[in-house]
Amino acid sequence: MAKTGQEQRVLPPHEVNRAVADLRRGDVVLLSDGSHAALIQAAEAIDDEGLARAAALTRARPVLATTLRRAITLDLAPDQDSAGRTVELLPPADASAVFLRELADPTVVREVSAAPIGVTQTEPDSLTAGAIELAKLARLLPAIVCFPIPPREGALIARREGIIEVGLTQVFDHRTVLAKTLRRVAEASVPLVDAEDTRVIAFRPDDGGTDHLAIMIGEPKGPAPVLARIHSECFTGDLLGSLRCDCGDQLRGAIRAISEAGGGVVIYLAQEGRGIGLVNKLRAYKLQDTGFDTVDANLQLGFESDERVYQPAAEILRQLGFDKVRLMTNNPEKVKALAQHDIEIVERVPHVFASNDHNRGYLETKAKRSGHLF
Ligand SMILES: Nc1nc2c(ncn2[C@@H]2O[C@H](COP(=O)(O)OP(=O)(O)OP(=O)(O)O)[C@@H](O)[C@H]2O)c(=O)[nH]1
Ligand SMILES: [Zn+2]
Repeated sequence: MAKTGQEQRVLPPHEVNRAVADLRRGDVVLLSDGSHAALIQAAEAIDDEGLARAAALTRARPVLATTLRRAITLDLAPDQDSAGRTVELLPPADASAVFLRELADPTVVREVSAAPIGVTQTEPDSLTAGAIELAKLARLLPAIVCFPIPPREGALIARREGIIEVGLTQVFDHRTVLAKTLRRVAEASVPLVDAEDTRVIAFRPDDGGTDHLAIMIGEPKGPAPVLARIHSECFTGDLLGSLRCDCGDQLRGAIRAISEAGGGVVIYLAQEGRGIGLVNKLRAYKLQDTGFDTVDANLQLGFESDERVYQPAAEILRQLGFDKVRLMTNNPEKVKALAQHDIEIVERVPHVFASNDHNRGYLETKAKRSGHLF
């Protein structure tokens, strides 16, 4: 479970997507870099039977891969800059599935245990870091139970037991490679109450993973700068009209404003909850109800305050013929991130809506801690 070596075996290209599905189901996956390997399972989905099976297959003692941020939250490491850093926790030898789940999930009450837990910081190219990247791709809590095993033995067991094997390099490259494979798979006219002349265009990566959408209003044409909103999916705000955030207002407000301006595009990105997924966002809401703000709730779960990436948005804009945008946002990080992917932001168009009693604190936190401009 330490450094990487050369990837020696050529693995099929889409194993990451299959590994993600297996982890979400609570199944075992083999993660390997040619020199090191481990059978891994999602901590939040593990049960004692699964734990016993992996222990029997590997004859190893499990370690828990998680983020340094989560270790700090558990008082297992001093407070420090933790962005992107991972650790290995060594739980007691007889740790149960419930014990491991409680280490992973701050929304469940932890059994009081005096058992010592060892902590080792791990390298950015380690299997531990790869396991955490897989957890994030799976929209699971960043906590993975790992059973080290020699790579060759691991490969034999995987073949015999029908376990998916995934390479470390594949995992680290996954987001970038996938964004480049996005292609238009369907489109249709969808007249909207605030913008009758609207088409919805669906983009899919070639591993069959999550689709992103472009909502084209009117007939904007590049190379002139396009009025654009990059909107991250928010089931609760966009669909249910939740008052906890400003997403619903921002989505409908963008559609209205773009229509009134004569045309433009909303890129609707499947990165719910600032990239942590809906289930984790609900966990973050539960923590917020106990007093944490929107940033600290993410950190408690072991995530960064914002886990989004903007390469898919840039790729979709380019495929639609736009490389210059007038971007409707209050978030300077979005402007920076899009520029890093070679989209020119000729103007930031403020996109502010009235607050309510439920989202006032959330918006204040975004201004104070995330640098949003209101
Ligand atoms: N993790 C987490 N995500 C949240 C919370 N409230 C809203 N979100 C998510 O935040 C995202 C909304 O962000 P956006 O409106 O796209 O962008 P922004 O960073 O607020 O910046 P703007 O462009 O100014 O709106 C959606 O994916 C929501 O699901 C929260 O409390 N915790
Ligand atoms: Zn929202």
